[in-house]
Amino acid sequence: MAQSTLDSMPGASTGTVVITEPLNFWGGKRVKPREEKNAEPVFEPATGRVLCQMVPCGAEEVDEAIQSAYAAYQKWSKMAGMERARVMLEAARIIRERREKIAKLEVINNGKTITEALGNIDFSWKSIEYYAGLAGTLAGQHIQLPGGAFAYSRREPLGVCVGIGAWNFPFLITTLKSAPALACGNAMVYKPSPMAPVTAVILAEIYKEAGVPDGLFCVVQGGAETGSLLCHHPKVAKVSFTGSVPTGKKVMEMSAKSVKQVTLELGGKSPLIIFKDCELENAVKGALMANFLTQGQVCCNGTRVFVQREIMPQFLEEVVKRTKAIPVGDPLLGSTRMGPLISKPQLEKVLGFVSQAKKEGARVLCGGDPFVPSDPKLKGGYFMSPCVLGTSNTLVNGGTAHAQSALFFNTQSLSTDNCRDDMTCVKEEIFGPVMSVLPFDTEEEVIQRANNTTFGLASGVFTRDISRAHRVAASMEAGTCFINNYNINPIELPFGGYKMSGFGRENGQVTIEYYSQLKTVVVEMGDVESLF
Ligand SMILES: NC(=O)c1ccc[n+]([C@@H]2O[C@H](COP(=O)([O-])OP(=O)(O)OC[C@H]3O[C@@H](n4cnc5c(N)ncnc54)[C@H](O)[C@@H]3O)[C@@H](O)[C@H]2O)c1
Ligand SMILES: O=CCc1c[nH]cn1
Repeated sequence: MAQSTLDSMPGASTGTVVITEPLNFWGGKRVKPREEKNAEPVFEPATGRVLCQMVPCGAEEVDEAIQSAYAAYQKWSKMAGMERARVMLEAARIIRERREKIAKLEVINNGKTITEALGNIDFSWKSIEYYAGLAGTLAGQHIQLPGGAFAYSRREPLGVCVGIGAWNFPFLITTLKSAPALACGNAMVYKPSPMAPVTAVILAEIYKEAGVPDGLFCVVQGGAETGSLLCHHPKVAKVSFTGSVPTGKKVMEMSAKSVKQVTLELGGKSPLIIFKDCELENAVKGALMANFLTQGQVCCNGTRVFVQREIMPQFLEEVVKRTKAIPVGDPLLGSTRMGPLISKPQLEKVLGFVSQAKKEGARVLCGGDPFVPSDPKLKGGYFMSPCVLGTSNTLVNGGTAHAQSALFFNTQSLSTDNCRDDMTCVKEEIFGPVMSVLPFDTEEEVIQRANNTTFGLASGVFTRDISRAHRVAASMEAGTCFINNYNINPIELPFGGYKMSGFGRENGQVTIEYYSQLKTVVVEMGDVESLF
């Protein structure tokens, strides 16, 4: 079945693919949905055409998937780590072999460019290789006790884990959750976003082909209702969630009812701080990488770009010039650097943020408009021009952001064309190609302003001053700080949030802790000394 969807990929171009195969997978095979009447259309973002139908799973289907995962878990968890590793390495090999086809399908469903999608698929097989490598290393401790007694700890799996994913990295999020889960001996039931449902099932088929027991990795389709059924199911031991803060809170609340473990990978509004002693060319490139990958729909993006006032004019000139030059268009073309947003409502929401920013006094330095590519087949796509919101104002020197905004409101002679910390576009996660640029004067001031948010996913700093770089990194209330670059997230590095950006980690060795538990076994070698 994987073959039929993937085999049509080499010749496929934007606007030509229709998927009719079932998108659920459990018991080792694709499963037809029971209630076709609840089908929801899934759109190809580049054209606005219907790509397939997503039919949400109901309670019986969710239960079937979980029971099939539990049965597989009984077998998989008894295998040695090295045996699991061998199967996982085969899955990684198959993904590598089919990378172009999977990437193409991802582009058609998600709208990200083929260049980025290929990078995402490579990240995916590397994540499976990485956790395969750790599977054989899982171990406990041996602890000597008095009188020859001893104890040991066993690192054991949790059981059936649920993964719930967002639409911005559909295949990658599926592997980032399943690879550590499977390495530790768990089974996983995964629910992709209803907007990007087509590639998770490809991974399920690849795991099966590689040799996992039937049911070990299942896919159930659906939205909030199906997600809620998964979070409430008594046989589920853990929920790993990627998505927005409001949904993350609900997932946590539902999981708490049966004391399930939870990992929450949530949203962000990350600061990128650019000091005047930076290497400007790199800082500009860093700001673009921090804002425009996957059409700006990246959780850890550095969307609040703080620039030290002295270099603001040069920074803006360069960043705007390069943003205007980003080729927007058919995401399947190798020359395209920005594709469409995921959906019409998302496009409207992002454009709404730009309008609101203008109303609140920000200046649109470029972009921020709907974009209609010249290719007629893309007329119905969800494109917009990448946007920089900034300041034309370099008159105000010194003082804190609050002092500055007070000046803007009270002094007629000063321009109000500026981004301020209190604007909606600066406070809220936009999740689109919109960069907000803000001036600052001192290190102390910018640290305070950068941390003045309920989010805490990532942060970045550009400076040539090594002490300052590490001082700023230590001060950031965020799960990651990039020094002199941005959005470098290889599989070896733990990734996750501070504050309302979530808790728990994905990637890195530490994630083993989030998919396993320790059992302590105490062994008496002598007689029992009883007080009774
Ligand atoms: N921190 C990270 O690693 C990371 C990565 C990617 C995206 N994100 C965040 O995800 C958001 C965008 O993704 P989105 O729009 O798909 O998020 P979302 O919260 O709307 O949906 C995420 C997933 O949760 C499911 N869901 C919705 N309601 C649910 C409920 N009541 N119970 C259980 N599941 C439910 C959805 O169907 C989807 O699969 C952004 O905020 C972004 O920052 C975070
Ligand atoms: O949108 C979030 C992207 C990401 C990178 N690493 C883990 N998630």
